[in-house]
Amino acid sequence: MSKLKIAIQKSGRLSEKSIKLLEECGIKFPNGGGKLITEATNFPIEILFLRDDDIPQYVEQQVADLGIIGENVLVESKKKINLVEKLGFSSCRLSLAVPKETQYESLEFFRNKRIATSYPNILSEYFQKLQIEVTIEVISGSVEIAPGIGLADGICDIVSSGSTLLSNGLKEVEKVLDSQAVLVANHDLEDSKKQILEKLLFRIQSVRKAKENKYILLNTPNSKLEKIKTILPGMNSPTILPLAKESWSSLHSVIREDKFWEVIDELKEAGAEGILVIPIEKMIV
Ligand SMILES: Nc1ncnc2c1ncn2[C@@H]1O[C@H](COP(=O)(O)OP(=O)(O)OP(=O)(O)O)[C@@H](O)[C@H]1O
Ligand SMILES: O=P(O)(O)OC[C@H]1O[C@H](OP(=O)(O)OP(=O)(O)O)[C@H](O)[C@@H]1O
Ligand SMILES: [Mg+2]
Repeated sequence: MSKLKIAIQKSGRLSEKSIKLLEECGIKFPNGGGKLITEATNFPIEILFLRDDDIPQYVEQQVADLGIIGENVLVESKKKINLVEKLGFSSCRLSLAVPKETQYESLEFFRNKRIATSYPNILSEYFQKLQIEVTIEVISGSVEIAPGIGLADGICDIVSSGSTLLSNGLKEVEKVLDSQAVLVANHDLEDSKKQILEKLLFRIQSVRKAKENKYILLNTPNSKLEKIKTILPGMNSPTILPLAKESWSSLHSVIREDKFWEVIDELKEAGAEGILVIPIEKMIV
């Protein structure tokens, strides 16, 4: 039986979360001892540990069938591979930044300026569209140092909290690209591999849905049930169980985590008591 080969980052920002995602999908594999390839014991998959920048090329060449990379690396690579699923972790943005004392008004600032980046393809396309001529200085890391050492007038690099920019005396002035970890695949997977990918995707989506939702339990007088049901639209309809306390019920439902804080006050006002919110491990819908 064929196995699906998935390439993940060996060490770096994506490694731990990529491994965790596979584990949450119930996939067991030996990991450690510096091995760069390992086989899952309970799922037809092999895991390759690589530098993230190399993954698009390997997926295009079918050295690996799948990969987990940042969208920024996918776009920069210009490889012909499919974006199969956004994974919702390692969110960041690719932004332009300049020394904090710079008077910055618009993108015109960058005309004929030097910009240091590890993302020359994304950046040159960005400025080409704007018809602004710039000089791109390609460096592979520690980009934030470039203006300070006289290498460039500005930079284009990954920003998340903004603390690296701040500690290097820079300010973010334009966002070029939003990014998060994505699952990518070769264009031309054979049918047996497509079937394994479908199974893996189903598991990934169940894990993600579970994270986005919470199980909620609350007690309410029966007279308030209808009102509370309208505040809390469940997956289908909520489960309602009678309580030992007369004319009271316990209501169980599923709620999106981001909606929960919006409705909590409404629930209390409507008469809900003893509200419990519990994480869901897997969610199959
Ligand atoms: N500060 C951050 N917050 C969130 N996500 C980030 C951050 N920095 C980078 N990322 C994301 O994680 C990916 C990997 O980042 P990392 O810094 O580990 O890459 P790298 O140094 O190129 O690693 P490698 O040694 O494998 O080439 C980036 O391409 C980006 O998508
Ligand atoms: O906005 P912040 O939260 O400060 O994050 C941004 C920094 O994170 C990344 O580097 P990383 O720390 O991964 O080191 P690297 O340059 O060695 O990849 C990125 O290249 C930025 O420098
Ligand atoms: Mg890299």
